[in-house]
Amino acid sequence: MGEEETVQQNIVHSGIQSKADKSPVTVADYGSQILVSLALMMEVSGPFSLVAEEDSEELRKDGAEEILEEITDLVNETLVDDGSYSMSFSKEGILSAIDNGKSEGGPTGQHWVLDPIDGTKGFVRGDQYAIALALLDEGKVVLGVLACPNLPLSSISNPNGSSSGDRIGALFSATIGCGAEVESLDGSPPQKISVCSIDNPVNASFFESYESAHSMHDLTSSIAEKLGVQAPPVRIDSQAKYGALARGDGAIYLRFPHKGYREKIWDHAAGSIVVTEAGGIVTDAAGNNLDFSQGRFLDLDTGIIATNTQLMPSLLKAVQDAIKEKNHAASLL
Ligand SMILES: Nc1ncnc2c1ncn2[C@@H]1O[C@H](COP(=O)(O)O)[C@@H](OP(=O)(O)O)[C@H]1O
Ligand SMILES: [Mg+2]
Ligand SMILES: [Mg+2]
Ligand SMILES: [Mg+2]
Repeated sequence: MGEEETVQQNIVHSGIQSKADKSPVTVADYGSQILVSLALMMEVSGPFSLVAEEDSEELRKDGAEEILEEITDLVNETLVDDGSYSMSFSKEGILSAIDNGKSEGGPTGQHWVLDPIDGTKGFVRGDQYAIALALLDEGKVVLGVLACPNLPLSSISNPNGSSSGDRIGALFSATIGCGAEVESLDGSPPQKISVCSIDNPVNASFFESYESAHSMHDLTSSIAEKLGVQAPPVRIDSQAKYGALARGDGAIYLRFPHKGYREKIWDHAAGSIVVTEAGGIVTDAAGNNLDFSQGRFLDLDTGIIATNTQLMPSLLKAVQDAIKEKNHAASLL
């Protein structure tokens, strides 16, 4: 069993903290960020720039000693088990390792983009989550890797469980201009993947967040109805949605955060290149490509949608009609 799965099963309340924006963060989020950035620093030559979700700020405050100790133990145990690095961290070393390479990204140069645990709420619930890593080069995503330890390797028939006999754990990867692939987490040969070729929305299904606080389920159901989608929504946490879409488990991805929320680049960089390299299209609600060159945030016309080339024109129209209708209804209140 992987270290992260062990942590997922053993996570206790003390290992889950609330961040300033009230979202949860766990020992696994911090631990994963340290381990992935450590591996990157060992491999990457030259300057190391990392735009990552977590930082050490909360852990430096009074009252965080216990969680800092848990993270230190977790990282050191993982390094011993793995055997690739002969090193161990002090608590101070852990704090500085979390901020390794800390950067704001931007339009020039190369920046790694990391979401060490994407879908923390899913992780804590025992459902889907992903470790998402991407590389920005001159403001464009050129590489993406998405590890989904709880996602069935071949396809999801039952989103939070497994179909009988299916292996669990999928690693998606994509390089600009070279397509997208999936392989098992224990190293089976990679298989090329592509988005589904459905062109009639009646046969399409759509992915959205499990958490209604992350995406407006009423708006997405109105979009689906306008399109003529018959199947109920497939609600799963994290960028596992992008991976599942990229290999054709479903046809459409919808994400409509509530007013005022600003999307972060690490929530979409890896997932979006996996989908586009699998032949799909990812845009905002106005049909614009996502712009990863503006720092930590994505500046966009609220909403992110993804599908294949055949369905995109009708999806975009349904999205715009549903938004217009919602705004009109709100103006009458
Ligand atoms: N109010 C909100 N609206 C939209 N997204 C939110 C949100 N609060 C948190 N998120 C983001 O939604 C991500 C999870 O998306 P999903 O619902 O698809 O699993 C979170 O990633 P983390 O779990 O990495 O913090 C977080 O960045
Ligand atoms: Mg988070
Ligand atoms: Mg995330
Ligand atoms: Mg995260």
